[in-house]
Amino acid sequence: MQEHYYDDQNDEDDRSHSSYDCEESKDEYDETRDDYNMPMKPTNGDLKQHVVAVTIAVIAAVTTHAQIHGGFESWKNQLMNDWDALRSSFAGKRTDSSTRTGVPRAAPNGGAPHAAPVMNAIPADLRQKAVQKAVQDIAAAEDSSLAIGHARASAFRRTADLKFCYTDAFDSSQKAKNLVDLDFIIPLEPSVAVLHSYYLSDALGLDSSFVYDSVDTFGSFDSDIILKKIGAAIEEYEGEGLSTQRVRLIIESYVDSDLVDDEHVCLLQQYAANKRSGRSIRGRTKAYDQPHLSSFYDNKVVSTAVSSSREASDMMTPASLTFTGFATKFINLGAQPVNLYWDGGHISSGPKAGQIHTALVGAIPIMESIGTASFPGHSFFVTPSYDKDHVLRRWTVTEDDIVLYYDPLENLYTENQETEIQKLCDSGKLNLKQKFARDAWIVDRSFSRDYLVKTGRHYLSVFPQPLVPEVVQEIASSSDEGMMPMWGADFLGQVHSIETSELYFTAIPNALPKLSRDDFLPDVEQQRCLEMKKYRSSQVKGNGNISNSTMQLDIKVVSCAPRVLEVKRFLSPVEVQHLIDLASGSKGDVSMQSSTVMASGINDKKVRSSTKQVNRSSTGGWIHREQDALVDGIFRRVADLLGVDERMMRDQRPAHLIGTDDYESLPTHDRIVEAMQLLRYEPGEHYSAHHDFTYPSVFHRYQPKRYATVLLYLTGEGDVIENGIRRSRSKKSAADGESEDGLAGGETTFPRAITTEFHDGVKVKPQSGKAILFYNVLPDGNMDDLSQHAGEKVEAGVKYVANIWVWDPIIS
Ligand SMILES: O=C(O)CCC(=O)C(=O)O
Ligand SMILES: [Fe+2]
Repeated sequence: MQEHYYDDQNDEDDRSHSSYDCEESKDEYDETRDDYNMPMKPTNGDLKQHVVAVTIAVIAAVTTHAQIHGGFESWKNQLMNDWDALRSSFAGKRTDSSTRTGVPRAAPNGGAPHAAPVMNAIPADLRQKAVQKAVQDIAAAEDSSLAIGHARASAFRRTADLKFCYTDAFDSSQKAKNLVDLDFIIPLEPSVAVLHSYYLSDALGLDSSFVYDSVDTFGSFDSDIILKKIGAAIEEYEGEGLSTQRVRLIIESYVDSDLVDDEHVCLLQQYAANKRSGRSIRGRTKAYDQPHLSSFYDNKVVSTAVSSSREASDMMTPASLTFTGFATKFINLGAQPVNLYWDGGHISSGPKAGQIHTALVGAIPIMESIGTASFPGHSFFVTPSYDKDHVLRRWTVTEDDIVLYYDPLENLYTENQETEIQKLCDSGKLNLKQKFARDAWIVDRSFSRDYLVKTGRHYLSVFPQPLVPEVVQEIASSSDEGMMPMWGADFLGQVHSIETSELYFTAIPNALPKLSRDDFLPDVEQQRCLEMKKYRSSQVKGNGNISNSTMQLDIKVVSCAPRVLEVKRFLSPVEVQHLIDLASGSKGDVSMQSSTVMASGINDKKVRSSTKQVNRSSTGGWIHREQDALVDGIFRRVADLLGVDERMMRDQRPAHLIGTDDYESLPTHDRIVEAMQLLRYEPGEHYSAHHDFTYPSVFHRYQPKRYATVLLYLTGEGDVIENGIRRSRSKKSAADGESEDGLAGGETTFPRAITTEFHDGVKVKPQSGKAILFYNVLPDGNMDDLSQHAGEKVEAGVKYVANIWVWDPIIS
């Protein structure tokens, strides 16, 4: 077993690292002090490196995160004061072996008899202030409502639902139904280092992957230091164990005490306890336990009563499905980028008969992943990106094996793998960040085994993920903190009702100018609402005089697994026509182009267009919320439908303002919605079964996902488009059996939906103004493989739909 983590520094660094806790001399302290005012650059001396790196980390953390400038001097002074205070306070104590101050004593094997001082890195009030200031800055001073997303992103904690203490069960904070305890066992190495970094990121509220990045940049501000400190403390207290208090104090030298998570402490305590024996780490989280099919048909079943009714319901069996596809995920654990190809077998006829048909799925960068929907028996292979003829690894996928790793070291024992990785790092073929990512995958892979055993599902996210709460009935109040909520789907036909103040547009406003950033300032917004009032109504065919200020929408469950809900009359005919006008170009700027699919990492038109023909043959265009007040109203209604705050759904960089003075370069990381994607299918066009989710980069702290899809149907079965105007099939012509060439086909199918009767899954018929909402993730943060869906072939007429994809916790 390796003694140290991430020892990718040169030997000299390494040596100084191991002596970190016990051998700093008085001189070094002084030197450090001198260096303190020097330019911020890591130096060779440990202590210096530590102090400087932590200082840089602290400052960079807050500046990166908060985008503030200034305040640096006061921080530096504060830190120096702390430093001085700590030095003097430890001066008399450090040789006193009877005093357990929480600071590890000198190691028995000699060296200067003093330990590294505890440094209170960021005083809580300062951090608080910095965050506030950042939020203010981002809000452009006068508009605090624009800042909400940022505050929410700051509150994000990837480690929120992990337990390592075992002191209490999870029950009190049950966030959604059908969650069960999942105990997992993961290898001590590298799990502790990886999870420790996640905890640090969360504690510091660092944006993006700062802690992971810092492994590269600052060398010492990573798991290494703390783990080594603990390692040294273990040596010192051999046999005595390492108290919670002591571990906590060690972490507190990096993170303000308020921010230290108890579970983080317990994780490191487990490390301390098990390091010698090499025993694994034990933890607990929550997993989604898909209720038994019978509960889908039992509208009396609520919540956890499911298990008690299980016996009686064992009779019910799911209809076997004709569709056999599933998601696949390919991970590149090697030190070079690879291309992933699908091997379509021999071409049976035509001029290319006998040749192997291959299609490029995408490029996989080092330590990244890509996915595609696949079928059993499909064959894939990877090659180096520069040599497509050199096959490195080949797989034939089955439903039992959908997460596939390309690991050139897979046949080596763990220790030998570590040696090889070390060599790759030493020779510059792998950087520390990539090494970290490899470790992150190893942890993920280990967790996913326990997840599979417990749930029967493959783990398609990257462990850990915070839980997704269920929508509470107060609109827009549930998403202020934590992950975005999901509607429950306890049984088929279950109805949730919401009140929304986003009434239907029943007439087109006289003027519909584009909205700019300032139009979202609260008073401007209020003014717009007032102006729009006369065009809106709580009834689809009403007029603006109707006095109701809200209207009710019923959200009906049409599939429990996957979770699909339907809202009839979500849009008014006027709204539908407005979107069609935008799509057909009669209102200008939405340019419709051939729809493409994600071909990860590939910027090759040929690949995209060939993929298009095979899988997705519609045309599409994007409509931004800032298009006009009507579209804005639709986005607000969608926010109410989802139970999230509409302010999270703004595109804070309206596309039409790019290049103008109004184009504010606000951070986009507080945004959760994409522009609306309008699709137009002509007869014969379709979209094959796919997932809307993609796999976020392993380096991304927030692990953003397209968690929900809202699909708006503009044309319905039988509808005709004449001169750009939608007309529903008249009752008369329908009764006469007259053919009007109206829309036929084009259902949205969920071919894997679990029911007792439908072998083809659940089909949703296009109906003008109807919306469906489905979730691409499960309450435990895993991707929902069952969310796979297709746009069936349009037989006749024109199908118009609009996709609204909503991300959690932020847009990528
Ligand atoms: O057209 C449909 O019914 C589905 C479209 C879809 O799934 C998509 O565009 O992602
Ligand atoms: Fe889709």
